[in-house]
Amino acid sequence: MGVDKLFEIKSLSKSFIKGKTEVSIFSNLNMDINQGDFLAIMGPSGSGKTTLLNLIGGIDKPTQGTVLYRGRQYHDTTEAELSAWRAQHVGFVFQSFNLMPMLSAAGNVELPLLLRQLTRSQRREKVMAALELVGLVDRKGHKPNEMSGGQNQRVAVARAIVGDPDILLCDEPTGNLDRETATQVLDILRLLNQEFKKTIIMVTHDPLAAQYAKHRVELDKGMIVNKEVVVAKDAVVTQEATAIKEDTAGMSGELVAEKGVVT
Ligand SMILES: Nc1ncnc2c1ncn2[C@@H]1O[C@H](COP(=O)(O)OP(=O)(O)OP(=O)(O)O)[C@@H](O)[C@H]1O
Repeated sequence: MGVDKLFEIKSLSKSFIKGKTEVSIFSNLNMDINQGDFLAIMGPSGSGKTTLLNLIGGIDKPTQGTVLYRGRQYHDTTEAELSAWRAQHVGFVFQSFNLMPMLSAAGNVELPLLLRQLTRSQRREKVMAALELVGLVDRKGHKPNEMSGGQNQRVAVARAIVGDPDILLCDEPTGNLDRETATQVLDILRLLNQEFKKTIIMVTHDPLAAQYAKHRVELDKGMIVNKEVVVAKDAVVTQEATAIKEDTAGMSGELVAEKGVVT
């Protein structure tokens, strides 16, 4: 089966200037991310995970090297074009939810739609569909301080998907949640990946979250030190899946995991 490369990260270098010194975060990083993947980026604190996510999401620009989206260089444009690309293709989910405290759940989910040419009723329809997907229609009028952490993160997921992006970038989405609510959020991410075909790239320290991914990469000191295909705990592993697991070098294998069965 053919595999579509969504992102190609080529010879990527990123450094920051601190005082008079240039601090290198990565140098010469190479990686492909396939359409439909659920990728977990792991590694110690300070290894550059969030920086990599921000580069992929067009929040930050490479110092050197390129990131291609469907074969196209997208960083080398104006801020306005980059921001239009982000609005169309990317939804972000953060550890600390980043909801507007004075707005209701529905008001928060509606925010990305305000930049689009939609009528009020079209916006409302999309907001309700997104809230329904995360199971929070009955909380639509609640403000963030009237909801639990898990509910707030589900609102944040609804806000990330309301514009129907093809990519979800999640930075420690379960970092502020207990096991039970983390599982609810991760189940929604899995549904978005498997049923709605969203490509998900998730930075995480959480071993539970990493189990939901199809692939894991581990960063350390600006380098990819490990790549693996995740085989679900209760999966039936066929020879093909085992072969893919062994072929971790190029992240080129495609693994279709549905309902915990790897085929
Ligand atoms: N804007 C910036 N200016 C200067 N240094 C930065 C900037 N952003 C990140 N860094 C530095 O880059 C390094 C990598 O940061 P990053 O947040 O990507 O790491 P991380 O792996 O996500 O860490 P954590 O797991 O703690 O969130 C850190 O040493 C950080 O201090």
